[in-house]
Amino acid sequence: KQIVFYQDDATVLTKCADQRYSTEILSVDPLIIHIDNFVNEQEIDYLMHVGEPLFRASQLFDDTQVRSVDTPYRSSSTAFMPYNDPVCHCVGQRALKFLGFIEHGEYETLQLVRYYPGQEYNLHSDWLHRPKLSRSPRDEGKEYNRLGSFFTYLGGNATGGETYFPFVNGATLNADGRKYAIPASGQGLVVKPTKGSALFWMNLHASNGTGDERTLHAGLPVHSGVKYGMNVWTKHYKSSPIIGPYESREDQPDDLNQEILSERGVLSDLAKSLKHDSE
Ligand SMILES: O=C(O)CCC(=O)C(=O)O
Ligand SMILES: [Fe+2]
Repeated sequence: KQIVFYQDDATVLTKCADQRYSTEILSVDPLIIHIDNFVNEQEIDYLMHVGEPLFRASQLFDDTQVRSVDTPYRSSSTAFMPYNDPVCHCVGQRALKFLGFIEHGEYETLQLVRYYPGQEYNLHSDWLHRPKLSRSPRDEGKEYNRLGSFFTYLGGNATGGETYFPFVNGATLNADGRKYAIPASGQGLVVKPTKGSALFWMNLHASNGTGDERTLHAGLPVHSGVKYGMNVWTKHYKSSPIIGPYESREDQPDDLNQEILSERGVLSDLAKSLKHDSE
C-alpha cells in the first residue's frame, strides 16, 4: 500500500495512496453510482484543515453565467481548494481514473461545501447551459462543460442534508436506508451523507454532450449539526467524444432540451428555474 506524504505547506507530493472503494449502481440512465470509502479519514482531516479558513458564502451562476449570492436558494458556504494541493490532486486523479472509457481529461478546482442547520441548496443542475472557458493553468482557454459530478460526503454529524433527485427512479423499496432511500413521497431518490462516500453521476448525455435534465438535484436542509461535502467535477471539452460514437449537439442544446421537456412534461417549470454552481 502506498502512502501520501505532504509537507506543512502542502506543496510536495510523492505518491497518491491507493484507495480501496466499493461501488453500487443506483441508476443506469442517468448513470448514478454510490461509492463507499471514496476518501479516507486522513484525507478528510487534511481537506477540512486546509479548507476551513477558505469558506465564503456560496455563489450561483445564472444561465448567462453571471455570478451571485442567492441566500434563500443556496445558503451554504464554499471553500475553493488550492489548485496544486497534493491531496486534492490525488482525489482528482482518483475521480478521473474512475471514469475508465468515459472522457477524463481534467477536473475543476475542488470545492468544499459546508451547511449549518437550516442551510440547503435548492434544486439545480451541475451542468452549464453553455460550455465555459477554463481559467485553470492546465487547460486555460478550452471550452468545457461539467461531465461527471462526484459529490463527496466529508462528514460532520448532520441530521437531514440528504441529496435529493426528484426525477431519478429505480431504487427499490427495500433499498439500503442507511445510505440511500426513496423519499416519503414515493418519487425520486435521496442519498444520505455518509462520511467518506461519494455519489457519482453523469451530467451530460454521453451521445452528444447536452445537459441531462433528469440530473436535477438538491442538497436538502440540514436539521441539526453540520454537513461537509466536496464537489469534484470532471470536464468534457466541447465537441470531443464523451464515449463511443458521438455527434456533438452542444451548440444547439435548446432543441434537445425541448425534446426532453416534451417527453417528460413535468420538467418545464423546474427547468426554467435551473441554477448552477459557480466556479
Ligand atoms: O449538498 C448536497 O447534497 C448536494 C450539493 C450540490 O449539489 C452541489 O454542491 O452542487
Ligand atoms: Fe449540485
